[in-house]
Amino acid sequence: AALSSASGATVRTVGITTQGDTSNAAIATMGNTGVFVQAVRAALLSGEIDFAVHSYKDLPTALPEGITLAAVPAREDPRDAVVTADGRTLERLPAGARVGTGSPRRAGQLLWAHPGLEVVPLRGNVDSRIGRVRSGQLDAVIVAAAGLARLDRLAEASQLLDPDAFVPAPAQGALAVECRTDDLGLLALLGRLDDRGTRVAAAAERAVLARLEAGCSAPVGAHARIERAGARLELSAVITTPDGRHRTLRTVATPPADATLAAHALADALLADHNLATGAGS
Ligand SMILES: NCc1[nH]cc(CCC(=O)O)c1CC(=O)O
Repeated sequence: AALSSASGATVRTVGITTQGDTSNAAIATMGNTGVFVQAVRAALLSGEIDFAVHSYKDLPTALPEGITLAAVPAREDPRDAVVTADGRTLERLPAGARVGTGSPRRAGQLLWAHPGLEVVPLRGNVDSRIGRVRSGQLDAVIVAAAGLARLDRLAEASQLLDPDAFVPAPAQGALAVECRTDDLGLLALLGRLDDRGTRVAAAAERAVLARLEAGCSAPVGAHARIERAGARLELSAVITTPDGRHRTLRTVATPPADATLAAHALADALLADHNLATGAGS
């Protein structure tokens, strides 16, 4: 819709089913290969589609050959959301309450803050995950607020978690619009959808992730915000153990032009702290 109104172009949507949609395996066991992304990129490279819209957080950090990130539109709410049956917050759930999430990042941060809760592995789309709460099988689920908002169901959130305390996935709530690198006309057109602040923030968050992927398989969160009319970027990142016994969190402020360097330095310091706290080798 944004492209049609910006350019007058006619846009036809082509739905593509990906491995992430059809597999029941836990995402965390499927590797960082882009299970929601690969089939869509294949359709882009084969010419079946001309551009692709992904959830940015689903993209692997490795760059694909022949495909360019054409736009990062203005971000939806980046926070994680809690859905409970009766609107209770996490703080009010009793010990032993069952909280559904398939994300090691969410599980680790949840158990760190609320060690008495029980994490129940969970997969599926937002509708089916919330359904497990409505049916009484689970006391709560944690999902991306953006997922709720895109279904017009943000009102069903019982709680939106403070991103400084419960750090979202890198680029959560942002979209990544990709097209073929040689499609210069379309690249220029899609560029009109780009939101500079979102692009810079999401890139900084993903720079933390890319840097840590080399030395660390632990769950990672990263969240950036642009302040002072674009003059300052504040970046937080977290590593936990999956059982939530350890959590390491660091924050840095930097001019946006130096965001990548600052993100890498933050990642290195975070990993050193985390290894010290857990007794892991470097
Ligand atoms: N894990 C899959 C996934 N990829 C993007 C979103 C939500 C939308 C977004 O973050 O942009 C979700 C669902 C979720 O995390 O609850």
